[in-house]
Amino acid sequence: MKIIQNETLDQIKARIRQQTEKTTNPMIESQVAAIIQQVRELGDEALKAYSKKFDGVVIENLKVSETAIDEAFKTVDPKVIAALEQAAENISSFHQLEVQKSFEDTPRAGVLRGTKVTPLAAVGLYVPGGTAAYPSSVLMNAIPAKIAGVKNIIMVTPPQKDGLSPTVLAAAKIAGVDHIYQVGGAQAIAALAYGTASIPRVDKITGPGNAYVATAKRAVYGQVAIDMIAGPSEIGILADESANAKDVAADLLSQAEHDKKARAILITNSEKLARSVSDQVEKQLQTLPREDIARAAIEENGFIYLVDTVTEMIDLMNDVAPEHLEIQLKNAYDYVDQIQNAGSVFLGRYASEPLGDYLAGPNHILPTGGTARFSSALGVWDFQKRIQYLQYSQEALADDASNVAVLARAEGLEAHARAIESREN
Ligand SMILES: NC(=O)c1ccc[n+]([C@@H]2O[C@H](COP(=O)([O-])OP(=O)(O)OC[C@H]3O[C@@H](n4cnc5c(N)ncnc54)[C@H](O)[C@@H]3O)[C@@H](O)[C@H]2O)c1
Ligand SMILES: N[C@H](CO)Cc1c[nH]c[nH+]1
Ligand SMILES: [Zn+2]
Repeated sequence: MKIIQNETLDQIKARIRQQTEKTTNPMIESQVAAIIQQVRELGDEALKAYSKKFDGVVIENLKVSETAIDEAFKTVDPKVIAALEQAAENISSFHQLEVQKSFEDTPRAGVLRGTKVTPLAAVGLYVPGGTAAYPSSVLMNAIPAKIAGVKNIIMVTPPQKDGLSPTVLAAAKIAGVDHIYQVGGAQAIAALAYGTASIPRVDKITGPGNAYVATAKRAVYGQVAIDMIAGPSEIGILADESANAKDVAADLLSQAEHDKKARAILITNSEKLARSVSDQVEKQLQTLPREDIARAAIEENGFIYLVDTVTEMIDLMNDVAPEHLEIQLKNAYDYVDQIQNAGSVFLGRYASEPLGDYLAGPNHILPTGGTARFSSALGVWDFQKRIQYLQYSQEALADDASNVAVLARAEGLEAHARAIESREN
């Protein structure tokens, strides 16, 4: 892994920003724009053509039948079902805490103000499936939607040569997904945004995916809501001489193995740790089944930054704004308040990142590419919206009417003032 030292903080920040900007790629953007256009024009026909082209699968029925889902469930190892159920329980108990409540307020006699929280009517969940199957992403997407009370939960996932992963289908059954369609990539996002003969248009699209999926979500935003840009996985680790190099390397590789475009960054003030982690990464890479993917990610986007102080380490990491941040410093918890930008934070040696990927309860659908500066983890709030309402009595309006009219006329909006004054007679 490349070790960068003897650079100023500003030089390192410039380097990091340049790498983040690489995640938006004009070539992918134009390819995705063409795919979206074709899906809008040709609907299901385009979805099937792209599935053949990109996934190598000829599809007859985009929709997966209830029978196929039930049959798949029966074939999954009971140990895997039990683990999925435990994960579902933890994810549910954590996400129950996120439910936003309606409220009403009576600031004075005759005035009622309120906010009604309602679930979105229809949502589209993207579950990735290009180089790995992601039953865990089914749970992370669907459980918050279910808790929010969404009535129509639609899931899309790329078709597979040997049929969809039974574990993915089992997870969808456990989480209560309503309809599943086998289609992936930018074409699936276009179908959810605009609708086709088979796939209904939804109100919001959530879920992670590769650069094509992330770029497509960005492109359809406005036609439909999206949760965030949740692209290729990332891990940033802050570690000092107290950290264990073998653990740090293992955690960097846990995210590198997702995608050749994944990012793995260590920031440390210990030269000894930097060198040991670099050696460990090379050693551990050699025995990984997905070595080719993880190696490409480490070669392209794997960096160890060596700086002088913990304050500088934290400052730099806030600039990286990684999807996952591990703090492997002495007394890790003490640093939480200094973290401004990160999707999800893992504290101390024993909170290894894959705990969050699968089982602990917090969501693993997280902002990437520096977007943790302004986005947060997927949650129940993503599946709820708020409607405000207001009621006034005649007396309450009489008290406020003159000030409303004054403000309306100050904005040059006479019709507004007259609407208020119309009630005076
Ligand atoms: N940020 C998060 O919260 C989070 C969570 C889980 C996974 N992930 C990321 O999700 C991604 C999963 O990626 P994946 O590839 O396995 O599955 P994917 O489902 O995201 O992508 C597969 C689809 O990409 C499309 N595609 C592939 N090559 C293409 C090309 N050349 N042109 C046009 N379209 C093409 C195909 O339609 C294919 O079906 C990884 O990057 C992983 O890191 C992120
Ligand atoms: N680390 C991924 C989010 O970037 C989530 C995941 C699913 N399965 C394994 N990992
Ligand atoms: Zn992961």
